[in-house]
Amino acid sequence: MLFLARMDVVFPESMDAATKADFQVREKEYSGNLQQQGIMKGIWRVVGEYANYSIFDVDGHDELHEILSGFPMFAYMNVKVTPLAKHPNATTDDFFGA
Ligand SMILES: O=C(O)CC1=CCC(=O)O1
Repeated sequence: MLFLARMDVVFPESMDAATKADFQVREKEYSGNLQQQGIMKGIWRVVGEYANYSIFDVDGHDELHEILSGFPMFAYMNVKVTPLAKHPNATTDDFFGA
């Protein structure tokens, strides 16, 4: 099952630069592992915002929640999830190799 997630990162004003940098390193590692496993099919920066759109291929809601809540920055992210279904006009159902 494919899901589109938008993640908006909101760090508290009081968070120092070193702590932010540490979150970013750990986030990149967690995200990279998910991408290597083929669970996270892609991630795109929202232009001009500290936010991304990502696509996940998982078995269901519970797996997706577990994955999203495992992101190191989860406590500082607002996440909106959109389930994706096949469009009748799609010329391929294998766009992401899913
Ligand atoms: O958008 C960001 O930089 C935060 C983030 C969430 C998942 C990821 O890889 O980065």
